[in-house]
Amino acid sequence: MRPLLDIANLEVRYGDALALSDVSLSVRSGQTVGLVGESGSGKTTLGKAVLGLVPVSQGEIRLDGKEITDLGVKERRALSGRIQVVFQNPYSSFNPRRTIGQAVAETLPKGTPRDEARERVGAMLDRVGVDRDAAHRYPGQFSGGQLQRIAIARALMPDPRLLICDEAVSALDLSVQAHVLNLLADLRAERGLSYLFITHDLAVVRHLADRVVVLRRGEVVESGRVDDVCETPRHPYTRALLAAAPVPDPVAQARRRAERRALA
Ligand SMILES: Nc1ncnc2c1ncn2[C@@H]1O[C@H](COP(=O)(O)OP(=O)(O)OP(=O)(O)O)[C@@H](O)[C@H]1O
Repeated sequence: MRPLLDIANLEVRYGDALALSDVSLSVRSGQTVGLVGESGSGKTTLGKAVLGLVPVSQGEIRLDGKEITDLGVKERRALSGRIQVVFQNPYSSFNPRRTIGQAVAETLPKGTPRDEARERVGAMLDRVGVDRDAAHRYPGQFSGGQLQRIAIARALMPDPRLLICDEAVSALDLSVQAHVLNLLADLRAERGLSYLFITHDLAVVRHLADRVVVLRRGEVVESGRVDDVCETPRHPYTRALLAAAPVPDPVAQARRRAERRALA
């Protein structure tokens, strides 16, 4: 089966500095691939290259078999229905002066009738567990966790195939993180979505991803099924990452906390 996203021998430079070198990875339909590495390893740069936000100096990016490496602005816009992104800081990814309703409707096709837009925004807010009334309020009136749910709603409006989550739960408290991860897992099952899940946190990857790609200084040092890589890491860098993040699965941890509360 042809991968949904196929990245081959990617190289990205910032001036003379090599940010990504010979990076290859693929994401199949319905699959979640975790991209992990320390700060500065090139994770965000890879996400940006897929979104066309940084120029690629070598290599290819294909979506559904079609090369998208050097698309023009117009073709890129047409693609936005198929790839969407959720960033780490929801407060900076919303315009504080636009209502949540306006923000979520932003990704709907132009010319969508008003009533239909209102209904679709409401239904999507319902789906991510946010009250429909939120549509009339402003980003500053929400907690980080609620706003991240709203960011997910906005990203899902055009019914994308691939969602790039760039440290999407990293800024949230552990228990909120667990709820958002569960929501993402449910949405994937419902919609057959694929995720490229960018994070420094192996515990998060372990919970959600099928495969993991470990990036170090712009190069892939290890990749494979998430259980294999976490249980028998081959590369010393992966072992160091695992040793530095002995944090248990955030979802399991939240469940245990709830059980303790119920017993208390
Ligand atoms: N706009 C830019 N101009 C110059 N260098 C950049 C730019 N953006 C990133 N870099 C450099 O490219 C390398 C990879 O950065 P990138 O942000 O992709 O890493 P990252 O793994 O996502 O790190 P973090 O988790 O801290 O965001 C780093 O050395 C960084 O300093």
